[in-house]
Amino acid sequence: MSNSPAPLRVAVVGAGMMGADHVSRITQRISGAEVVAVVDPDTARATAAAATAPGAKTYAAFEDALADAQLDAVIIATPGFLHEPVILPALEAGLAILSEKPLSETVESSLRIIEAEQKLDRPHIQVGFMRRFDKGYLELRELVKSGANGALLALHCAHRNPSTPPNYSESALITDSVIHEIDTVPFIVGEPIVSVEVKKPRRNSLAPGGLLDPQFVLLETVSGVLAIVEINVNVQFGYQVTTDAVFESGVASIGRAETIQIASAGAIGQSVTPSFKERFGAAYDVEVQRWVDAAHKGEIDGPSAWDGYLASVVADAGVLAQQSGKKEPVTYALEKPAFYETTSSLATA
Ligand SMILES: NC(=O)C1=CN([C@@H]2O[C@H](COP(=O)(O)OP(=O)(O)OC[C@H]3O[C@@H](n4cnc5c(N)ncnc54)[C@H](O)[C@@H]3O)[C@@H](O)[C@H]2O)C=CC1
Ligand SMILES: O=C1[C@@H](O)[C@H](O)[C@@H](O)[C@H](O)[C@H]1O
Repeated sequence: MSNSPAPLRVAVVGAGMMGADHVSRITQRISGAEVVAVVDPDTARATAAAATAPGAKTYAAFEDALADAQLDAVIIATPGFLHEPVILPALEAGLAILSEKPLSETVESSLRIIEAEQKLDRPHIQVGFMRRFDKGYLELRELVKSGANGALLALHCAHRNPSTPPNYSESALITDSVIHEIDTVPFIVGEPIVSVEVKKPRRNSLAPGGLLDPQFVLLETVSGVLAIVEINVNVQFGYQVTTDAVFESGVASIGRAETIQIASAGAIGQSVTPSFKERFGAAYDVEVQRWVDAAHKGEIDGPSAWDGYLASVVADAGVLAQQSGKKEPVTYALEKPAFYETTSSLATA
């Protein structure tokens, strides 16, 4: 007789690019969970994603799945501004929650979420900042902590996407894309961001709808570490996310060598991943496996809603900096509640 617990009964809400990817991840690549519900008002998408998960039923609204499917957990992969309407009823139902990033697109909404969560006995929400599970980011974080190369002085981050969807706005550069660096910079440096500034170089004429792309976002931390983020989301050639860390006595680079490098016929070449699904595929798998394992114990094991709230405060200042052209201070209205103290090795220091 097996001692393993019954699989976690998961609903995936939002069956677009990320939601469908999570359905196949749970069904094919990780253990301890099963997708029993796929929710999307777009019936074709819900049906296509559910077809990859034997036994999963489709629903047009999360409330219908909640009433019908005996859920233990939910993965939320709707657009960011639609996370809160799923998170709040999921909290009320006491489900384990993995919300895709961002936790929410406004500080006000993030505050409502953390207030609702603190009415429970313990954190239920993990936020999908998957870079915290990526080998390169973890190695870099350890290098910074070790002090082996002296103090960290600066980070050069490149965040390049092949192209943007039609509804992608200038603020989305910050709230949807740079939100990853907004999360990983404090994670690597070990201290919060205190200011944001945005510089806009010459525009890429291939960016749709007049989008001012690329932009350079300067994130400054408490001790003066400066992270310079090139957000550049219409590069055409592929998906590339790199970080070069400048220390007092050394430089470390991550994200540059994902694949084999071949020298042949007078040239050296290496392929570029087409999208985040390949670049961070292993990180998503570890993220979801650790979330499932923790949910079986009534815990989370990764970035919390508190981390999501902190990121939304910085993103707010970033959107303001896009408009003002000035360095904008980041002011966190709240102290970290004891409720969010955690033993997860992937939590912010
Ligand atoms: N961690 C990462 O690297 C990535 C995270 N994301 C995040 O994943 C989330 C989803 O992004 P994508 O999959 O790219 O978007 P998408 O646009 O491909 O899919 C969103 C889906 O949500 C559905 N939807 C809309 N309202 C709904 C509702 N009330 N209930 C259920 N479904 C609803 C839409 O019909 C659509 O199928 C976003 O939060 C995004 O920021 C997206 C890409 C990568
Ligand atoms: O989260 C993601 C997308 O939503 C976002 O639009 C991309 O810029 C990021 O690289 C990807 O990781």
